[in-house]
Amino acid sequence: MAPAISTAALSAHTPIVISGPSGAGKSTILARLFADYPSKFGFSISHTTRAPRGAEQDGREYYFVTHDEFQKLVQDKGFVEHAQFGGNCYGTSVKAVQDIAEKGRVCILDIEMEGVKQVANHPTFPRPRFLFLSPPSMEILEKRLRSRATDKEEAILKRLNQASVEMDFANSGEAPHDKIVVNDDLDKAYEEVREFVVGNEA
Ligand SMILES: Nc1ncnc2c1ncn2[C@@H]1O[C@H](COP(=O)(O)OP(=O)(O)OP(=O)(O)O)[C@@H](O)[C@H]1O
Repeated sequence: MAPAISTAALSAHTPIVISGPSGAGKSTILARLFADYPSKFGFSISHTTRAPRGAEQDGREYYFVTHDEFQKLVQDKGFVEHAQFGGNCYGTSVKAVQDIAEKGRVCILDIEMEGVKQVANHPTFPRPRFLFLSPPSMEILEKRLRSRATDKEEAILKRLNQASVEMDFANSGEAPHDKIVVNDDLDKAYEEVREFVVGNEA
């Protein structure tokens, strides 16, 4: 059975989905937003079928569940989005997003393209607001990925390939984005994101 959704909190604190190619600047801009508004936002806790590592605790870093428990939630439409990486399943539950709204915070979902499609097509979850962060060009994206220096050549090429798929989707007219911000000048892009996310609030 699909989880009961309490729409009151979710509509008072509408979640924001931020997506965009790897290297577009999502982490950079979100870090700035959280520093400027330390108590306005929250991140939902995801479910995973992978085993806890080190000091990770159930309900803190993740909800650690079995494959069966995960599948049951999938069937019940209990996830706003879910995916598989490296043999493990990961998902954002409806309840985890709702928990953030019930704390009076706006849930920020930083998710990739397939997840965006799932959230937009969920049968019962109220529509969040969708923001797409775009690099100014593929050439500049490549430069930024290289100067970030966190990835090996093969990973950079993979990210660039995926970036062009994401850009095509964003420009396709099928994407749910309410706003596309081009991250050319960081201060300007931040201001546009800030305005979309918090409006004219001080
Ligand atoms: N406007 C900008 N001008 C120049 N460099 C930028 C700008 N915005 C971000 N960067 C740099 O680009 C790199 C990629 O940014 P960031 O790591 O925030 O991307 P991301 O979208 O969060 O990527 P991922 O999805 O892989 O986590 C970083 O080194 C960051 O400092």
